[in-house]
Amino acid sequence: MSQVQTSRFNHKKYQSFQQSMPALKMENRQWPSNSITQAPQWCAVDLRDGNQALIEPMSVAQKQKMWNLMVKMGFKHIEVGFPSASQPDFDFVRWLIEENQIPEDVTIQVLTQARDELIERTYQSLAGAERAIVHVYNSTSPVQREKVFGLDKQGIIDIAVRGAKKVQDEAKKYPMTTWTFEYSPESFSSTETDFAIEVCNAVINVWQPSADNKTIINLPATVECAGPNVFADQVETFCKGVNQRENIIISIHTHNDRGCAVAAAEMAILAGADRIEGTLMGNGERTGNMDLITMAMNLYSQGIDPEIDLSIADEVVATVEECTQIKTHPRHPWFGELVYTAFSGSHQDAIKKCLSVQRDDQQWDVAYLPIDPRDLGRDYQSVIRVNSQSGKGGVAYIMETGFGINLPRWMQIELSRAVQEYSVRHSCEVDNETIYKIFQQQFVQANQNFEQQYQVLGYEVHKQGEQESIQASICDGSVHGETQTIHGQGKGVISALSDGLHKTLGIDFQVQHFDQIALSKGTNSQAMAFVQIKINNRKYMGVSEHQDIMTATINSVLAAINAYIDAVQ
Ligand SMILES: CC(=O)SCCNC(=O)CCNC(=O)[C@H](O)C(C)(C)COP(=O)(O)OP(=O)(O)OC[C@H]1O[C@@H](n2cnc3c(N)ncnc32)[C@H](O)[C@@H]1OP(=O)(O)O
Ligand SMILES: CC(C)C(=O)C(=O)O
Repeated sequence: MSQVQTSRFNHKKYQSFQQSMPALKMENRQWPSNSITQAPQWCAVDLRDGNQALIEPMSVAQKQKMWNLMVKMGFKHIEVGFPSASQPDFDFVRWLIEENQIPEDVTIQVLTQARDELIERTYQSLAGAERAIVHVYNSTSPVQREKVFGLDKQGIIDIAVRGAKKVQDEAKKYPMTTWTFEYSPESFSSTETDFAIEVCNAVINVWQPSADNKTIINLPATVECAGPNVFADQVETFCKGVNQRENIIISIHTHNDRGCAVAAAEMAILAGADRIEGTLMGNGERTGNMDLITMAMNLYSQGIDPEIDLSIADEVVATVEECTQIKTHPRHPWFGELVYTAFSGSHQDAIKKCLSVQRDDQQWDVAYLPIDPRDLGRDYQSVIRVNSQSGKGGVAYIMETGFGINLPRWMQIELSRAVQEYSVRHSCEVDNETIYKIFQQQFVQANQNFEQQYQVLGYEVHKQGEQESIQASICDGSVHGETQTIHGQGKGVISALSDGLHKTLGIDFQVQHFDQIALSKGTNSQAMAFVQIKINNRKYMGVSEHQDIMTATINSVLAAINAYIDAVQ
């Protein structure tokens, strides 16, 4: 009998979200037509959800460091732990309260399961706090009901209601504290939305929120099982169905299993949510929590005030890495080390052109750079980096911004070719100093130290109408530095020089390109001259740098001739 081979990678093992959960009937869906116009209330949960996902949870010292960063960034709600779960979490909450670490405009939040003894311990950790958010949760999805809790829907509602009552009763024991209650139907996005509404309404019925004392209902995508549009439908349906919507702050807590946590959170805002829970750089269970940095930067880049300080990007990255022991991907949205760096030629060319016309008083509009890297404390130096994928635009940008040398276009092409050859030969990125060195070695100094080399010692130029005449003393390295004097006339100095060199040295050449620039960088402002000549159908280049522009000009022509002599010898 033949056996059917089943692949280990068998998609039939899984069912679509629609098969497991009846699709919501959305008659008049609003969220696709909405737009985000302001920042949501943020709540950073690094010290709880982020922390519980670490191989080594944070020490109290690391928690203190993260706390300080989040306060500095301006977070007003910070979930600081699960104090009933472990002594370090408990101690950290005590440290915040006893050491007066909580600024007046910041409210701490703590998480607890809906279990009496855990709720009691939670309140003990908060004794003496001026204000706090007590966040209680229980799970509501079919798999949790049936397989984890072994309860029907009523059993789940009972846990939620008992927990809500306990939270309320314990709060009464600490009347000096201003309490806010938060409830999460854990696994909300995998729960039938009408049942999630039923559970939350039961909790709201216990807490009886008011305009002055709102309740936070937090809707988690505990595991992201469907697209962000499905989540937005669930949130919009929830917002329409929940009781006392006006007294409820709808909070969102997404995870990143399908890589869409930020998209889901953004769409949830479109669907009516007010508040977003997440972590810095997206640390958290499995693929992580919703990344607060990404979402806040998304707003910032659309001209919306994110209401948290994102300008200290490198400090955020360093602190998160230190406290979580997790490295930041260099291409992490917005804050990664390489996200404002272009290696490829056409990107570099476009960036260089846009930056050259971008003024500080204009709206930002630079190809390939969605924001100005300077906003995050980065500079333009790292925007363009050169390897074998790079072209003349990048090399020209580095020569201009790094060394004040504004290369003529034809020279950009020549230098870029030389740099690319170097990169291919060494299989490496070419840093700015090396690019400059290649330029110096291959074009400026290339023919300066050979014995056969010509160099100008002195000159006189006279102008009569259009005509110029030149007399120049030239040192001839090939005959032990013997001096030769050349005389020439022509339309312009180059032409006069060409005439003189032809008459004295017998060399005939046509000038293909000639450019001269003033150099602004360095101690002395110097001039640089670039020439490309053609002799017997071959091109030769000369570049010369000097205090005096005329000396630089004459020497550049001589350098090109030296290159010719070098090639034919
Ligand atoms: C999606 C989330 O991130 S939720 C937050 C998860 N974070 C954490 O769990 C981190 C901290 N947690 C812990 O350290 C531990 O779970 C503790 C200390 C809080 C509790 O530990 P334990 O008492 O040993 O129990 P454990 O966590 O295994 O709890 C499982 C029991 O609690 C019940 N339970 C789980 N969650 C809840 C809840 N939210 N409300 C009520 N009961 C719950 C389970 O049904 C189970 O009951 P059973 O013992 O009758 O089978
Ligand atoms: C407790 C809740 C908010 C949670 O962390 C989750 O569901 O992911």
